[in-house]
Amino acid sequence: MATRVRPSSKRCAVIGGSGFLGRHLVEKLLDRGYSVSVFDIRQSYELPGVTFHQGDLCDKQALLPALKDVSLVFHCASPSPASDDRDLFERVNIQGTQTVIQACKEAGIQKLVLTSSASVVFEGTDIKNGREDLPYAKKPIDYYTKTKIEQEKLVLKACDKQKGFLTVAIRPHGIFGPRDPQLVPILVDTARRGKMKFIIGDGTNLVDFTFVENVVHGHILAAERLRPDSPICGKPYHITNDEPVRFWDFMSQVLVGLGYAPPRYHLPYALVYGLALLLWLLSIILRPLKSFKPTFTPMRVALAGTHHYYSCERAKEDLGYTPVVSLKEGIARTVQSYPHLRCEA
Ligand SMILES: NC(=O)C1=CN([C@@H]2O[C@H](COP(=O)(O)OP(=O)(O)OC[C@H]3O[C@@H](n4cnc5c(N)ncnc54)[C@H](OP(=O)(O)O)[C@@H]3O)[C@@H](O)[C@H]2O)C=CC1
Ligand SMILES: CC(C)=CCC[C@@H](C)[C@H]1CC[C@H]2C3=C(CC[C@]12C)[C@@]1(C)CCC(=O)C[C@@H]1CC3
Repeated sequence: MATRVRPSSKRCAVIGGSGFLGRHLVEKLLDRGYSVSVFDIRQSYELPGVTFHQGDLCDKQALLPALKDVSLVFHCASPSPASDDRDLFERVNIQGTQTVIQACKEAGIQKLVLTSSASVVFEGTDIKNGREDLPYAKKPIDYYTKTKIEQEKLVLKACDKQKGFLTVAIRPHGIFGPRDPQLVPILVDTARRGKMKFIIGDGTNLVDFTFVENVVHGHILAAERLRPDSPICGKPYHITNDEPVRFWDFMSQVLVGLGYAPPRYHLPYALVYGLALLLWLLSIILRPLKSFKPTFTPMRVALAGTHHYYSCERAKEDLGYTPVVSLKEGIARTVQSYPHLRCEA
């Protein structure tokens, strides 16, 4: 008679484990003695203790083998927020997440930890010390945000203590660190093209940027505290560096650290936002003739010109969370990790 292997609490799966956050999470899980099954649409590395399963998370049959003998699943896969492909976001973040939940239930998974985003409450206007009880954005700023909202709702609603399927959502904001394919590379590319000379607005707006290891720490605390009797079941948690910083000071520190000049000249927020909106509309109208992607999208301008920082008191109280790497140290480690992006002049 075939014996069914009991899932080990030290065996977990990371969906999206080839990505920026996913790989940092996998590395920390290995350090903590977990063995990890990675499921991703691409394989970007090899590591002892990791088994890779390549596939699309919308395909339940492809997903199931990655969840075999696993008790804990982290779901941190998403299309890039830089995309404006509505169908892709809906397919992966909404239908795909439904598939992940179904596959978890079929595979007898006990815990599902979702990487959501603090942006699920952001509508392009100031948020100061926002708590988790803020309502979801009624007018989400882009398809990424719209589908992250639906994704979070699905995962939190699926939490079922009676059936032994527990879920929690982590809402990070502005993740940065070594190997980030977005924030630093886009910033440097913009600077190299001579477009990083301007500060949008008066430059005093405060924002959370979160070092990737703090985000990983929040995920692991949530996973380990997720039990039927814990208050965290079915709830979202902000995870930040807990050090809101002026958006333009953060950008300047990274730029200067890499040898580029910081932005100096101020432009009115409403003007830049209006221009970004116009360019975005033009890019849609002209798409059949010529494809171009504006650097300053309405989303990026809103993120660069408004306050948006979040309280992580709930994570401190319920998860025992405190950041493990300060902003200063995080910036220093990030700058050091990009020798190839340094200014050569
Ligand atoms: N970066 C940030 O500042 C923030 C990120 N988040 C969230 O954190 C999570 C991780 O983000 P991050 O690490 O930055 O992103 P990455 O793009 O680096 O990682 C996501 C991974 O998921 C993969 N993936 C995409 N679609 C599928 C699919 N259909 N099936 C299987 N795998 C897929 C991606 O592959 P490929 O690269 O080929 O698409 C990639 O390897 C996301 O959920 C994001 O929404 C939340 C707040 C802030
Ligand atoms: C103005 C300009 C061109 C700045 C360059 C940096 C930007 C690319 C980043 C600044 C804030 C970042 C951010 C995200 C992506 C990269 C930035 C726009 C997210 C949209 C990533 C996904 C999320 O869930 C929220 C993030 C907010 C901050």
